[in-house]
Amino acid sequence: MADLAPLLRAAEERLTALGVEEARLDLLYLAERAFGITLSRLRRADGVSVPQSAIADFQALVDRRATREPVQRILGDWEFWGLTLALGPETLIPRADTETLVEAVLKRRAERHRPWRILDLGTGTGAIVLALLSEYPQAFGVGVDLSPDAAAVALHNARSLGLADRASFLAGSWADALAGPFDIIVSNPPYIPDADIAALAPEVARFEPWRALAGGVDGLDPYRHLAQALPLLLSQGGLVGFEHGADQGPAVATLLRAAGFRDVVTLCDLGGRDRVALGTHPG
Ligand SMILES: C[S@@+](CC[C@H](N)C(=O)[O-])C[C@H]1O[C@@H](n2cnc3c(N)ncnc32)[C@H](O)[C@@H]1O
Repeated sequence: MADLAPLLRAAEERLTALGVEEARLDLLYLAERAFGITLSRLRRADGVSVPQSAIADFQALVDRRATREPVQRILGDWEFWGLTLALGPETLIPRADTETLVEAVLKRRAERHRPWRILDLGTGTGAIVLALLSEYPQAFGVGVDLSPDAAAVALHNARSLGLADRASFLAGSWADALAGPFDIIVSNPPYIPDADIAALAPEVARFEPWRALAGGVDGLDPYRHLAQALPLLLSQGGLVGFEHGADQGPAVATLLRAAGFRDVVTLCDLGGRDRVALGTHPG
């Protein structure tokens, strides 16, 4: 057996020197995986001993983090809305900010037992639609992604969460293959201006799929397309909810209003930044 505290200290110094932010927390997640010790026990690392045989596994995970691979990708799964979601090379890591969109939809459509028909465009891991299905027990959800591999990961997640009998996932471009009507349409499309991607943190620029990030010259291409396409797919009074970048609130709201959406509002994430646009369509 070996003392964990000095191992963690050395790894933290190494990762911090390489520019990794919050290295300590990442290391606790990696240690939890390598040593099978709970996070709460690891937070008080003094006095924790670990088997010599697992130290090489831990160091291998730290080596991966040292290349700036995100801890979520190293672990292979991540939590969103209390649900554990598997990740794949083609899926974005689900972000806590995206829970703002889930929360906003739940507030606007508070009847939990209605058989809502939900569409999630650019579904990735299925995070948004699966979170909504977990809250609406009678709802049915469709998730679409341009990446067939992402759609397969989302289906896998639906199965492991016991939601697959109310969810369907397909590969395609936005809603081009769909007719509707849907009561709720959500999307967290790619919204980073193409030219800005290279300057993002290496965890994002090098390890997130390009097609999950790149939103065209100004980052707004997907909203332009979706604002035009979605009115035809929504039921009367149907709700649309978009996640967007912190500086895109006014532009996305303007696109929605121009496409005939009403009651358009912009909502902030937990950091107080514009993050979500909601609107309804008269049909
Ligand atoms: C920002 S990620 C969001 C993933 C997931 N919804 C989430 O919130 O974690 C955007 C997703 O849109 C998908 N995507 C990009 N272009 C698309 C298109 N034309 N049609 C459908 N999906 C697209 C990407 O593959 C990616 O999974």
